[in-house]
Amino acid sequence: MNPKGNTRARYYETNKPRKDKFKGHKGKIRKQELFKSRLKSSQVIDSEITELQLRYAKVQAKDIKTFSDFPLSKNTLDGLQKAKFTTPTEIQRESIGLALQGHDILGAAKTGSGKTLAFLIPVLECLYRQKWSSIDGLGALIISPTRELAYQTFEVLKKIGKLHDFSAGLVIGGKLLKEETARINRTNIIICTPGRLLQHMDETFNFTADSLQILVLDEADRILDLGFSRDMNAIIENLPPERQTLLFSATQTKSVKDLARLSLKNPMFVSAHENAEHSTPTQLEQNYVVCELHDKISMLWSFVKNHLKSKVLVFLASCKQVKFIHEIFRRLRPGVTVLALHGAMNQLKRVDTYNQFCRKQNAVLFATDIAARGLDIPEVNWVIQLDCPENANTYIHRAGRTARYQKGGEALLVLVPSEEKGMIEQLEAKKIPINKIRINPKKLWSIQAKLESLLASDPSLKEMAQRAFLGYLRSIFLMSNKKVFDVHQLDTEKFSSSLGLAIPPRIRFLKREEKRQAEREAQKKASLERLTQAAEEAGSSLGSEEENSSEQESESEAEQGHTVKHTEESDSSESESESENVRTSESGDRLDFNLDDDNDDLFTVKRTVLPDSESEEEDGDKLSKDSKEKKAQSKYALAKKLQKKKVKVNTKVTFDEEGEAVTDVMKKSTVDKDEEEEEEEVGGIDIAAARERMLEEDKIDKQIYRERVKQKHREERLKRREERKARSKRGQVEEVEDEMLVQLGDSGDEDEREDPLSFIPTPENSDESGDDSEDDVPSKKRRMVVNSDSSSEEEEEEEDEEENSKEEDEDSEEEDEEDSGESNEEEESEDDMDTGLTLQDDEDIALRLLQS
Ligand SMILES: Nc1ncnc2c1ncn2[C@@H]1O[C@H](COP(=O)(O)OP(=O)(O)OP(=O)(O)O)[C@@H](O)[C@H]1O
Repeated sequence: MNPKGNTRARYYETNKPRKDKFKGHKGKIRKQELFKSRLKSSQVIDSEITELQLRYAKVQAKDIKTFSDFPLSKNTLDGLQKAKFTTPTEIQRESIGLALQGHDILGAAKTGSGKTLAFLIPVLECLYRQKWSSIDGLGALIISPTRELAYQTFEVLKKIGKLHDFSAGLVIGGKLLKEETARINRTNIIICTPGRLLQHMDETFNFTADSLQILVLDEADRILDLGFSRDMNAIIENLPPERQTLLFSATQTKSVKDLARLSLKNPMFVSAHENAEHSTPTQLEQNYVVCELHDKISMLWSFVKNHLKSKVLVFLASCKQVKFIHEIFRRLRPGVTVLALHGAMNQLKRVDTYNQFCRKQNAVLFATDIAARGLDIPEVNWVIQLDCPENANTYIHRAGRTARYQKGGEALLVLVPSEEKGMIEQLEAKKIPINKIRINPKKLWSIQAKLESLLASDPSLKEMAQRAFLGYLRSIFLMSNKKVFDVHQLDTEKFSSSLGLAIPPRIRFLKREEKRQAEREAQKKASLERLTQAAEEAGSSLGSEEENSSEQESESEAEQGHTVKHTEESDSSESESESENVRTSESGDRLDFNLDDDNDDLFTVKRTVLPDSESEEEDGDKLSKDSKEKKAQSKYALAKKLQKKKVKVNTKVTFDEEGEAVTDVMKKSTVDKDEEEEEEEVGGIDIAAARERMLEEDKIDKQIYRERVKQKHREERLKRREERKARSKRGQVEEVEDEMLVQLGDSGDEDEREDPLSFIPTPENSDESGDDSEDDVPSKKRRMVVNSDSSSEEEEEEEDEEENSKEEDEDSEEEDEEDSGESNEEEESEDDMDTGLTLQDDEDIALRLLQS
């Protein structure tokens, strides 16, 4: 590893002018001086690191008043100071010391409380104390659930890390993989989204995370939830287990299963606001209104018209709604800028919208939940959740886009009548203080007539409205918590009219889904019946014993049924244990534009959720579900019994193409599963199950293949690294090349040099990333790796590699000549051959030699 720090930056600052001065005897002396000073600076850094490390053990959160009370490197402290961060927040005070000591951390603190610095500072320090350099590759990985959040974190890192010499990269998709590929394996800190990172792990030939020191999961509960689980499992497999792991979120996961996946080592749970009365920021004012679905759009319009001097963030359930509502608001011109942010937008537009909204003082941004977590948009006055959030956690994150870091803000939740009971219970259980307010209908400004005429004159708008209509219903249908989200409770005709549609679109997907569900049930039932039949045939000899056993089974079924129910309950009431000290909702009077306490009944609930009837319905559902489950359990248990009685139902032996029995360990689980499934198939061929099995097999085959390829790549990489290290020990040439990599962010220009982290393109400048005209060095370095992802075929890769290494050698020579005065000088002094002849004679001889 190379010595790091400012000294090197200073060296490069004056590197070019010195080039000419290294000639002759004086030049040699200068060069020696330079080496000495570098050696000295390396010693200074070493002693700084030793001194910092000695202080780690003594860090006490209660003693920390300012950032300089932490044992932090000068580079980090200066970076923080320049970014105007002087006093740490509570979560920073509590967690930074522990992270410096090397603990794995589960950090939880309210939204807007400064969790980003709580993990970025330890990341910088971790690499600094290890004197990390570009030759060491990837040292820190920060994973975010959305591109916007990754981008934002990257910006903060650039600010506070500008005095460090690490390279940092934003790997978030939305641009050509090749652009990133060329640089990724020289990046020390990667901030990424899971999908894109995995794509690099799979497809980028020379990308490795083998030497990773620290892993951060921002919004950890989201990253670890089902939506990302496949990607995350694959990513974690590629990370070395010996690393530090930091998990942060306002709604931290404590799921043992999640944490086990990350192989945390004695993690410290740091919860800055665990004993706080509320789980949302104290300066956040929270209200909710109950509003019919068909009144929502008019309500929103009225709200916006009444808040033209505010910055408002509106959350909607689907991309299609965001598109439609943004479009109609844009056309109707409420008198304030309206923007839209959703996942179906292209990356540049997404970043542009995000930046625009950040800059604006008054604007309305319609967004899906991609804007729900982590975004630190300055001065948002209102967060309107026009569509109900999936659960209380999503509510907390959405509402947390306002009232950040000591600032105030207001959040308004809009619920349709059928959502009120279930949602408010969840919020109360999560210690969220929310008041019910009522809307003054006199102040509601209906835009239905305008929408009708707009839609009539523009078929594309009509299409958008239809999509928005279906998008909303689909999102409700897909919600797992049916207590809150019941698509059948919605008046779809009125909803459709409220969007300006003359005829409600046909809701085919509902019927289709219901039909599919019924088919699945029927299939399940049929295969169970076959199983029973087979079991009965095979077990006829068991006689009366069976009766006894079935009695026992029904007991165990009852137990199992109980367990299932219990699990369901505990799932749905994840937060119920936290329900003490809940502030009950009271009717409030905050919403200044349209509140009217006297008119309580004007927005009456259309179909109040009647707890009795609801529970009856639910119980009914549950009963039929339970009975099905009982039946299933019973037959399964019966089959098990047969096994116990040593009635061998089926044995499957799988053979490979050479006729050998398959003993592959990785396949064992499927084979086992196959066996189980075979048992179920006794009565005939189950096509669906067979297809599933094939898919499963296919997946495993692919995985094995991927593993093999990866293993091969890993070995090759290791080999190359060893070679490189050996070479760098041997001579100065390689050392200069490595140092040049660090110089990538340092063009010699003072401003650019100040920001060595920014050499990886941000989405804004990604298009310019290929433009290296100002600096020859990066273009050469890029050329060295650019071929690495040009082919997926292994043979081609090997060829590429050979070419690369040749090119690399040539390039490094070129660079030595052009850009490194120091090594150039050295090369010259070592290789200059004094023939004792005049220059003219030397040239003649050379010419003759060439001609011969
Ligand atoms: N020590 C500090 N001093 C001053 N401002 C700070 C400090 N730490 C963080 N901030 C500011 O507080 C705001 C919120 O910080 P940050 O985005 O890290 O919050 P968070 O806890 O990650 O929020 P969320 O849970 O929503 O992701 C930012 O604008 C940040 O600049």
